[in-house]
Amino acid sequence: MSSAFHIHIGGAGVMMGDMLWKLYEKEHNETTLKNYVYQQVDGHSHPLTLFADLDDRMISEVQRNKQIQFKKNSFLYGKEEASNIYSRGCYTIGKEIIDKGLDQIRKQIETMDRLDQFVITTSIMGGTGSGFSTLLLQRLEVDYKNKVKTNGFIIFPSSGMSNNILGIYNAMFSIQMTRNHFHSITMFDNQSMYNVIDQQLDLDYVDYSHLNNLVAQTISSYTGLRRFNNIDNSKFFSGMCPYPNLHYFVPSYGKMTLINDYTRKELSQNEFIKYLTKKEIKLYQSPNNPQHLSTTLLFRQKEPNHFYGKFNQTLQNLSHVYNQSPRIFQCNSSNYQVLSELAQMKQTGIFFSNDASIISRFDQLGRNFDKIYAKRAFVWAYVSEGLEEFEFSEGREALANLTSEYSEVIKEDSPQNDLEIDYE
Ligand SMILES: Nc1nc2c(ncn2[C@@H]2O[C@H](COP(=O)(O)OP(=O)(O)OP(=O)(O)O)[C@@H](O)[C@H]2O)c(=O)[nH]1
Repeated sequence: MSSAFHIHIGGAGVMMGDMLWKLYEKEHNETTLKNYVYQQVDGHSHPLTLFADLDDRMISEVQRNKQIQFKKNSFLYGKEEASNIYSRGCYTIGKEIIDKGLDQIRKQIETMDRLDQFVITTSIMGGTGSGFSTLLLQRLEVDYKNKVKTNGFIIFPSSGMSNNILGIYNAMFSIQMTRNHFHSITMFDNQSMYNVIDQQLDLDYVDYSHLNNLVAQTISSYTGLRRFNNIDNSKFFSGMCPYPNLHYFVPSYGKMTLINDYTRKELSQNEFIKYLTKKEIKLYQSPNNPQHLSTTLLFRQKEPNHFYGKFNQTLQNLSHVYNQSPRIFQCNSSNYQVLSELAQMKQTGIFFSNDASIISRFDQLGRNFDKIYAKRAFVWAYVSEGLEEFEFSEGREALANLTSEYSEVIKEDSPQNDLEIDYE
């Protein structure tokens, strides 16, 4: 039987991983296919995972949880954080622990019959999430190229962060990694997730745990196809990629309800699908209307419903660049919640879209980068940590190529859907 290996990188990546494994632990007894994410030894389940950070602060949080039987070699950390600098994560501090990390991964993979995918969580605004992820993925590619899919669940910069100089540089340097070393990227941004939570739930405060819960639920439903239904999900994302480089997906997740919301009711199938496909609940929002290259609806409910979503008018009416219909998958398991204030719903769903309208967000990142790089702000901080100056223009070019690939596709195949880019 094949298994997946999860890697959680940098402070945000580690905390998303923490939430995910807490969720897996709740779901653990409901699945017979535990080996997909756990190694079983003498009746105990040990997560197949690596939490990697350049310092130990977030990792100690994860280790505090004694209910999950993590193995020692599931934790990799150094002594010093990347201080928000990509090149510290990639070229200097990160280099000190990379071999150890690869060894820890290899040893765990050796316990599997077959590895079918890496599932990676990180945020590309931090020095570790951008730099160390790049280094690790480059090295993993040497050993596992073409044999294993690499699927990322990644926090991108929020649309309003034009004055976070280092975050913008880090994200820019990471674009090449997301293009070259991943088969799929499911994109989130903190501001969009915050908006969605704020709209759906009447909470007194929202913190990272609420955002990380959204990411964890998304990953859990996706791997749930394999863990609960034994569906080979290795083609789940590749089936959404008409072009190999355009492998960026925007998810929407719902519905969430507070445990003390006594007025809550389950939505009808029709209402539920309408809700999930609304632009406002996307977890990575762009100002333009969606330009779906492809879409997939992943529905989660314990009892199978073979007619779910079929012939639904809302789905039929979604406009796709390639006149394709959305694919529909079902994950048959209960909808557990880690956060005590959230109610366990009978049904939840995730709507994934390969949405070309994200180019306006890429474009915005490029403009923010151009503004600060023109003044050469903090260039010294990167160069003094081993980055060559040409990498600034190389990173910018990778982003420009990506946006132009998206606009070419829309122009060529859908003249009626010419994309409007908001140039401020
Ligand atoms: N969704 C989410 N975002 C987070 C979390 N923690 C931090 N972030 C965001 O992610 C960005 C990067 O922070 P970290 O992940 O802590 O940074 P890092 O990758 O560890 O890099 P260094 O701190 O430079 O070593 C921050 O700017 C925050 O906006 C989290 O738990 N969840």
